[in-house]
Amino acid sequence: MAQMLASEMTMTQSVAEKAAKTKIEVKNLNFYYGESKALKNITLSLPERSVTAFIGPSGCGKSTLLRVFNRIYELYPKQRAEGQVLLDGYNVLDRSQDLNLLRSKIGMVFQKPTPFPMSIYENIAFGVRLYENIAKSEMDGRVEQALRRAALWDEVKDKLDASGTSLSGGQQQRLCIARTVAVKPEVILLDEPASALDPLSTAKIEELIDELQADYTIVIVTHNMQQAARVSSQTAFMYLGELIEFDKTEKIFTSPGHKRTQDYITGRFG
Ligand SMILES: Nc1ncnc2c1ncn2[C@@H]1O[C@H](COP(=O)(O)OP(=O)(O)OP(=O)(O)O)[C@@H](O)[C@H]1O
Repeated sequence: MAQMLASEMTMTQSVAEKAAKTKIEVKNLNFYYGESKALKNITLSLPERSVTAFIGPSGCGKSTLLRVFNRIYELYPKQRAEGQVLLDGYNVLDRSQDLNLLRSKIGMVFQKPTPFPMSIYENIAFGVRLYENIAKSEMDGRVEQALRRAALWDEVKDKLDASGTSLSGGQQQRLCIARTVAVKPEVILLDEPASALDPLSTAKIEELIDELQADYTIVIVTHNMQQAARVSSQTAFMYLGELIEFDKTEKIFTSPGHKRTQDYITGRFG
């Protein structure tokens, strides 16, 4: 009996440790668009397998911070980051980082659904083929699994050959989430994923986010404070390129430590 209790305690301990493990650690991060500094000395740690929300008024740097994590900003000239972004302890800003590998580990879903102009099936298979060479039967399984994970399978299973662009906006966004999940990332970045959707589709995306956090570390940028409060465990409040406050979501929304956070969440500015 005593032995069982001891092993149970170890299990509980390891569950707690797992929950608290840092997945992404940002250290002294600065970001520039040409001469203009958009992120000022950001430091924060994102725990594994949970949802972190970035909130703050328009132009405060939420999307910029998100775009540093998978170095997508490098697709554009004159944008650069300084500092460290450690993914499992390894600095993704390091020159030696393999960008294909990084982007397979850190997937991204944008505000506007962006299905490829190809079939629903191919929307998912295309991304998988960039990273893996698998047989058709295995690919069929992967496509089904990803669509199920994104709560879209039942709606599209009889029309996998139809164009991805023929789906509704909400379905297209779930297709984009399926496409991201299919390459088996570790982190999913969501840049205002529901802002272009109706309330019902938004609720579906939020449900999905809630389910996905069991397997993935999720970071969401949102203007919608109710959404941040509903879906996230940690919230970062940013203002003019600075991280003003980062804490448990409940704390940020019930007793923030800074006046500016308080003013923002109570709608005094934004
Ligand atoms: N491509 C760009 N070139 C130059 N400056 C940019 C560019 N993109 C963003 N910025 C600037 O960087 C700052 C942060 O922008 P960012 O888009 O990260 O803010 P945000 O908090 O995500 O805003 P929003 O909520 O409106 O999307 C802003 O001052 C913005 O004008």
